[in-house]
Order: sequence, then structure tokens, then C-alpha cells
Amino acid sequence: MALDVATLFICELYVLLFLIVITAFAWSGAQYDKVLGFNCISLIVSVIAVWLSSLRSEGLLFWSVAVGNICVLLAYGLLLSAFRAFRGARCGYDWTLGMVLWGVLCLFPWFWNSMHNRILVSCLMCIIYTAAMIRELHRARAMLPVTFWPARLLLWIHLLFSVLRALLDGGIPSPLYGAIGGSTFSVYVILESILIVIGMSFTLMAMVNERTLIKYKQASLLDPLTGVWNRRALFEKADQLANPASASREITVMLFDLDHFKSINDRYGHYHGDQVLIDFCHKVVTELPADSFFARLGGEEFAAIVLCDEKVGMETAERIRQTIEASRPQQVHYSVSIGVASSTYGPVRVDTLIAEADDALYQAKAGGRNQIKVYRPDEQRLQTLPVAG
Ligand SMILES: Nc1nc2c(ncn2[C@@H]2O[C@H](COP(=O)(O)OP(=O)(O)OP(=O)(O)O)[C@@H](O)[C@H]2O)c(=O)[nH]1
Repeated sequence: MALDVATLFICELYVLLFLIVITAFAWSGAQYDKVLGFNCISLIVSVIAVWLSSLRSEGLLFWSVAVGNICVLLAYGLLLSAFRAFRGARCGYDWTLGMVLWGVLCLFPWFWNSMHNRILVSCLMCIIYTAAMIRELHRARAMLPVTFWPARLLLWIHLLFSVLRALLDGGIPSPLYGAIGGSTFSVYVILESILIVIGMSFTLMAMVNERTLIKYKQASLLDPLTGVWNRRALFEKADQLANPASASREITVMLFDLDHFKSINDRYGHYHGDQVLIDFCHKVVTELPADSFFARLGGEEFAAIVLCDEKVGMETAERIRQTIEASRPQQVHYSVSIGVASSTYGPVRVDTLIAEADDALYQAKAGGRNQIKVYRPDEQRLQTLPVAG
């Protein structure tokens, strides 16, 4: 069956118009997300490009070859900008170079009069733009835990198709050049562009959706004032650590409670109280090992899950206590009491360790504050670490 170029052009226009409507709705639904905005404009420019390309049969070469291809390259540039926006990078202006180059080349007869040269340059530019998009995805992958493989797969298919086109559509002299299945290669170019544009639009919408879900999920697990994890995140982490794969690691739980925090609020005001909480989190995060989990339980109570034994846990807790004692955010002096419980004496669930550390913290408060108490399950008693200085 021979495919007909004119019919395919009409199909492509319908598909593009349908995608523009869908993407515009998704764009407004996603609070005018830049990624979908760029893709929507890219689709609108593609409609113009397809319409201009179809004018070739009318003999309007300037509009179809010069302006039509400039629109195609503009659509590519906008899509590249969408990928840049996805990883939060600046869009820059380098993506306009393809259009400028095409415009300049059209001034030269050796280019304008040779379909082979035009196809070759067009294929090369498609390859360069597509490779740039694959590179953007690769960079975004290092920053965002989103599903990238469908977009990468589509882009690789498009890149390989552009290489194939250079060989089969006469870009490079090749014995393979000519009709396939009774149709010229141009119909396969249109067919492939229809499939890619559908695939790319839906993939981009899915990626933006997934990124938004991840953003809201993370926001629901973070404390807005201090930026550390919140109580919900801590208990999710505790559940993860309760699974058998994590049982082999020794775990120490520390509970922190700032001393006489109410009087700091009363004396210096709520703003200074907030600064103390922020300072505390900053200092603790700096002192804890990198693989620790630190969360605000609420008010002036915090917890840390540290993957270490009791000895290292106690040393770390003492370092934190001393650092806080020496700290003076906004000239406010403050201190912290710490309760410690560890799985050193036998495997214990993290939620049990949290309850034990809470017992120890209660003793630290009762013992005069600004000190650390450790929960010893075997002796069923608490041991006090002497306060330095
Ligand atoms: N500035 C500020 N204060 C808060 C915040 N959350 C809770 N608080 C205050 O923290 C104080 C906690 O007071 P208490 O529970 O009596 O504890 P405390 O004064 O630290 O006394 P001890 O824990 O027994 O040493 C209350 O006054 C709360 O209003 C917050 O986000 N910012």
C-alpha cells in the first residue's frame, strides 16, 4: 500500500491540533508549568511548519523550504527549552542557532538548489537537537527521581531515525535511497514525526505530573520552619528500618528537647525563638554522620536515627550538646537535653528505641537538663554522662 503525503499532512495537522488542546489544558492545570508551556508553543509552531511544508506542492519553495524549516527548528529549540526548564536550568539562546544557520544557508545557491544538501543539513540539525535533549535528560536524572526512560527511548528512536533518513532520503549518496513499499521516504518522515510528537507530549505531561507529586510528597514530609524532616517522615523511616534487610545494622536513636524554650520565647520573642530552632537544626545536621536521619517531632523536640553503636552515638550526642551550649544565635544562649537508646544490646525495633530514648530524655530533664542520658535495657537503669566543663 502506497502512503499519500497529502493525507499524512492532514493527519499530522489534526493530531497536532488535538495535542495543543490537551497540552494547553495540562499547562493551565499544572499552574502554568514552564515545561508544558514550551511544549505547547512548540506544538503550535509545528502546526505552522507542517502547513508551510505542505505548500511545496504549490511550488511555494520560499515558504515551504526556508520558512517551513526555520519553524521546524524553532519547534525543536522550544522542546529543548522544555527539557531545560524541567531540570530548572536557564533556557539560554543557543537553541536559536539552528534557525539562524538555516536562514543563512538558504542564501547560498549550492544549498538552496540541492535537495541532497538540504536533507543532509536538516538531518544533522535534528540529530544535534535530539542529542542535546538526551543530554538534558541525563543531567535531570541526577537531580530528580522521575521516570525518564520513556522520554530517553523516544529521543533515541528519533535520533536513529534521523541517521536513517540521511541514508535513505538522499542526504548521503547511498544504494539504499529510493521508495520503500511503494512510498517515498518523506511519508515515513511524516509518519515518524506524528508518532514522536504524540509520544513526547504525553511523556512530558507524565514527567511533569510525577515531578509535582514528588514535590508535594516531599513538602508533606518536611518541617517548613527548619527544613528538616517532620514527625511523619521519621515514622516512615522507622518503618523502613524495621524491615529484615536493615536489621543487621546497629541503630542509635537520639531524642532532643531544648531546655526552657518557653522562657526564650517569653524573653526574646517568637522570632528569636524560631531562629534558635533553625540554629539548632543546622548545628545538629552538621554534627551527625551523613547517613543519619534527623527530624523535628514538634515544638522544640527533635529526633535522630543514627546508624552506629551506642559508644559512637554517645560521643556524637556529647559533641552536639557541647556545640549547642557554645552557640549564640541572635545573642541567645540555649542548651539541649538528650536521651539516647541503642540496639547495641540486641535487635530492637526503631519505634521501641524511640520510646526508650524518650524515657532517657525524661530522666535527663529531671536530672537538671543540659545533659545526656542513655537507656540501658539489660541493667534497666539509666546512666548519666557527666556534663563537660
Ligand atoms: N518560637 C517558636 N516557639 C515554639 C514553636 N513550637 C513550639 N514553641 C514553643 O515552645 C515552648 C515549649 O515549652 P515547654 O513545652 O513548656 O518546654 P520548655 O519551656 O522548653 O521546658 P522544658 O522542655 O521542660 O525545658 C512553648 O512555649 C511553645 O509555644 C515554634 O515553632 N517556634
